[in-house]
Formats: sequence, C-alpha cells, structure tokens
Amino acid sequence: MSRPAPSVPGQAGQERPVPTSAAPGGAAPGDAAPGPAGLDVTGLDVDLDGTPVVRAVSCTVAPGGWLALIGPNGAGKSTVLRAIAGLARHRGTVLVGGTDVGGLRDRERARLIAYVPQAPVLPPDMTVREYVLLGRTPHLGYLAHPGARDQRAGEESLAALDLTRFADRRLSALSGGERQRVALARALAQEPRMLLLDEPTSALDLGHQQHVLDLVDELRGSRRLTVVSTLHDLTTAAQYAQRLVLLDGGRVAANGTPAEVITEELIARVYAARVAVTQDPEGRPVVTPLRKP
Ligand SMILES: Nc1ncnc2c1ncn2[C@@H]1O[C@H](COP(=O)(O)OP(=O)(O)OP(=O)(O)O)[C@@H](O)[C@H]1O
Repeated sequence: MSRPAPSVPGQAGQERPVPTSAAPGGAAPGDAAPGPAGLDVTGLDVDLDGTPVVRAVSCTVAPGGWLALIGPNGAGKSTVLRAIAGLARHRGTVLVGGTDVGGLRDRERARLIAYVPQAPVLPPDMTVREYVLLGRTPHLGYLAHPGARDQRAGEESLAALDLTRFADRRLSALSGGERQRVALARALAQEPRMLLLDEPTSALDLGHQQHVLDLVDELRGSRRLTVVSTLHDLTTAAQYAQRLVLLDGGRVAANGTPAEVITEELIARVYAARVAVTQDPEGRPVVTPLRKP
C-alpha cells in the first residue's frame, strides 16, 4: 500500500502540509494519549473578514465530558469549533488540558485535538484505508511509514465505523453518509485527547446516527476522550451531552445542563420556533416541533 502524503491530521478534510520531526519508524512508544484533557475557553472573540462573528464566548468541559454547541443557523457554532481547533484567528484563550492551543505547532495540536468539519473535502483518488491512516501522521517520525500499531489503529477505526468493507474503495465512490463516517474514522485513528465534531451525523441515517453517537460516547469512557460537537437536533444534543452552550448572534445565550438550557421559552426566543419540551424516561428534555395551529 502506498503511503499517503503528510497533512495536518487534526483537520480531516482540510489537507495542508505539516512539518514532521526526525524520528524514524512508525508510532513511537509513549505516543498514546497521556490522559484526559478538559477544555477552558475564556473570552473568545472571532472576526471574519472584519465582521464580528463570535463575541465573549466562555465555556468549560470537564475531561471526558461532552459539550454540545447549539443555536440557530449563523449563530457561530462552527466558528467557535474552528477557533478551538486552531483554524480561526481569535482573541481570548483556549486551553486544552491546561495547554494554550494557540501556542502549539500543527503537529503538537494534532496529537491533542482531532477536528471533523461539517462538510469534509476528501481527496477523491485516495482509498478509504489510506485516508484513515492519515490520522496517524502526527504520531509518525519524519518519512516514517506507519508501523504495526498505526495499521492496527487504522483497521480498528475502520471497523468501529462499519467501513471495513469499503477499505479499498476510492473516496470518490462513497455516499455522503459513508464519507462522513470516513472522516470520523480518520479522527479516531488519530487517537486524540479531544474530539471536535461539526454536525457529525448530518448525513447519516437514523441507525448510523445512533451508532456513531453511541461510539463517541463509549470512547469518552474507554479513552477518556473529551468531546465538543455542534448538533442541530436538540433532543439528540440533550441525550448525549452533559452540558449545552446555546449561541445566539455569536454570544452565549445560555450555558448549563440540557434541562437548564432546553426550555420552551428559550427556544421560542432564540430560534423563533414553536416547540413542546417534554422529558424522556431518564428525565432528559425531548423537543417536539409544533405546527401552526
Ligand atoms: N468570511 C466571513 N465574513 C463575514 N461573515 C462570515 C464569514 N464567514 C462566515 N460568516 C458568518 O459568520 C456567522 C457564523 O457562521 P457559523 O458557520 O459559525 O455559524 P453556525 O452557527 O455554525 O451556522 P449553521 O448552523 O448554519 O452551520 C454566519 O452569520 C456567517 O454568515
């Protein structure tokens, strides 16, 4: 199998060259994630082309926790996620495991954080297996080929995302949902300490949505992975995240547990939507849209 070109592995679907260090061989011993990493964002401001898009956003996620960013179209969810990933210039601080990500080189950041954008751009001629193996790049030395541990991480990610049967298929020959799962498989192969997911299930059928979200949830427990995701489906956000940050016009409109944030009054105000909020058997909010009487 040919080895894919190095890229910034923390940013699935957004390839660009990345410098590598001079250690021969595959994944080095001790490359495994050293432990859980929480997130502390303080006073985040982002301007895009001179337009203020995010203002004074602060939020925290405990190590191994799941935070969902919710809010209407254009509220700034993807921009906050991109700033945390180091892809959007910002003011304020973003600490992951106590480390200011603004001061990290691409390779260091990619060992810490994996980011899966909303619409990953995948190189069409690469195979699924080659692409997923790109997730190992931050763990490889200069000109090193993936070693046994890297291959194993790639195969495990393929299997976890139900992609093994597509492993030798070119990326151009996949459906939208399969492509979304490939981007996630690459992020998992990266073995990050924090996973940033922008609408990770938008192209998936109901069964694959649950499978992917259950898998990410399981990894929070088994790998102590910290998760920050955007999610449009408020009921799903309430089922999987322990904390929600509701953004409106680039600012935090509410920050708390699902029960604190998902209320009929807040949703009516921020989304201009008619909904009924009830509870599932575990007491989590369930949002039902109501048609105009
Ligand atoms: N280059 C730019 N210049 C000015 N404004 C921009 C630029 N890029 C994006 N925006 C604006 O920034 C705002 C936030 O965009 P963002 O993608 O973060 O929103 P979002 O909450 O993720 O939305 P959605 O739910 O639709 O995906 C939007 O109003 C968008 O139009």
